[in-house]
Amino acid sequence: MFINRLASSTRSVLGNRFRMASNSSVNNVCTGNGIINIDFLKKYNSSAPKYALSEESHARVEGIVNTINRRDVGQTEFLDAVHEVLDTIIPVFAKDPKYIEVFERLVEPERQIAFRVPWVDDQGKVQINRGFRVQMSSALGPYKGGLRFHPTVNISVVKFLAFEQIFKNSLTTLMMGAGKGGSDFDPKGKSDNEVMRFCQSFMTELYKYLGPDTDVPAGDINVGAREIGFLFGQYKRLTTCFNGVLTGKDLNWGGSLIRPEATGYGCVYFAQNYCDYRNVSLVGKKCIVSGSGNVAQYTVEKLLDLGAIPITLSDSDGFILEEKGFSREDIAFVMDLKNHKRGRLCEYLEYSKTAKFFKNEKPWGVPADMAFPSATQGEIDGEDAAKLIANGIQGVFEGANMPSTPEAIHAYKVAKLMYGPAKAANAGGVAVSGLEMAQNSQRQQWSREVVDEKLSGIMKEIFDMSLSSAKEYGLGDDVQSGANIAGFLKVADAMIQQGAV
Ligand SMILES: NC(=O)C1=CN([C@@H]2O[C@H](COP(=O)(O)OP(=O)(O)OC[C@H]3O[C@@H](n4cnc5c(N)ncnc54)[C@H](OP(=O)(O)O)[C@@H]3O)[C@@H](O)[C@H]2O)C=CC1
Ligand SMILES: O=C(O)CCC(=O)C(=O)O
Repeated sequence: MFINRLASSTRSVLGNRFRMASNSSVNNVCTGNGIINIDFLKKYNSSAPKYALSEESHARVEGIVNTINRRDVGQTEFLDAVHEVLDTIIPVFAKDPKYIEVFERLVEPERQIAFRVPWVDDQGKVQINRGFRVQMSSALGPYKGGLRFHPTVNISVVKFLAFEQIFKNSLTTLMMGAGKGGSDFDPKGKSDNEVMRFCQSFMTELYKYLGPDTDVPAGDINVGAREIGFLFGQYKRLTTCFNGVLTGKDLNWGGSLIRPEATGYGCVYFAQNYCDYRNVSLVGKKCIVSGSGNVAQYTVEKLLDLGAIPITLSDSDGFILEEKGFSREDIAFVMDLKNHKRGRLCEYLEYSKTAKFFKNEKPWGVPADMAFPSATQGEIDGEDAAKLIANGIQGVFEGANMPSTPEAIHAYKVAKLMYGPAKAANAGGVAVSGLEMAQNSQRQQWSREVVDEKLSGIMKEIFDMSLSSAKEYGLGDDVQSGANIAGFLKVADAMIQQGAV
């Protein structure tokens, strides 16, 4: 297989880059000194000569890589995300070198905003956080992508997420550009009033850059219905405009049915399409799900609808194993615990007599048929992937953004697993955000059935497009490469048509 993710010479570099944070095996933000190693190009010369670059193209790609490594030094997550895409779209450059220049533009955000977020805590003390919005690409429409509030948020994390959004939003078939934002604010342990004051301060700076035809944020980690409400209230107060400037709104004031469910449902729809293609049934399949937030909850719900058996959930303290499989009542308990009581997952043990909790552990060693990583980036490394494969896993479908390290992806490919990469498999969330924007423009609200049918149609289209692009480039059923190629070509052609902007 010519898409051999990592030339051996790069493996040692990457191995160092994915050390886990100490103490908690679940608190797995990538660390290290990221660098894109140009050696990955060599594999094309040896195993796929038809995609070997000409000397001139090779020099240009090397030049781009050197510039990114120099300009974005230390931005590990961003460099990883660029590397992952670059590694899979070389065949496009080999076929038509005009796309190399477009890629060079695409890795430089159109605009990056960083700002101070002062807010007053319940003790009357002023707290300072840092806010970000990276407006990555407007080639296909207004900037679109979520906001993340988490202590690990920095420019590298926001840029990697904004970069992923380019390809993902392109795949949805809707007219959306790409952006992402957030703050290192940690809502854990904060009162509702503190969260409100933080959101108001955050929006007081950010609103200048937003608009329903300019930039439309939504939720991501730790930004859900509560935060979107506070952010929208402040936007309205500052602008006197009631419009679709945010998605993920409450149903009573412009939200879309199925938006909360969309990422999890969409990921399972994607898995179902892949299973159909491989003639595999999801019925009775044991599924490991990580995370216990928005994406994880609705992944479990849809797995139950389709007759699968979800057996794990996790948070940053560890994972729960419910050997018999979660029932609908069990998941209703988890939703109430996480979304309303804002509790910790280990409290599930007070409810279930059968569950076990594994403190500071990840669920990837549990024997199962399918895995749905739905917590955060870098949560499955090479060792985790080896455990999954040794236990006979058949498919990995990414609800989270970039949850698998390059070593893990390489292992999936060698084992010929069904691999649903994040940009394709979790695109259902932003797709229904796009549908929310359409409903807002029409001043209408569509029924649950209409939105769900559109979501499932979009997920099928994403799978079909990814597969057909892979086949067109002679990559078999390498859906990861196919998704990157299809997502890239649509944006790249738009950029060429719109001139050097
Ligand atoms: N919401 C959406 O529509 C979309 C989300 N995604 C991606 O899905 C993933 C989950 O997002 P979402 O469900 O919305 O977020 P939530 O905040 O609702 O839930 C996040 C879950 O992941 C866990 N988690 C977060 N950070 C870490 C960490 N460093 N280590 C271990 N566990 C962690 C949280 O545990 P704890 O409570 O302990 O922090 C929590 O269980 C993210 O990668 C996000 O970018 C992708 C597409 C759309
Ligand atoms: O719904 C949106 O606009 C963004 C969702 C998101 O942040 C993501 O796809 O990662």
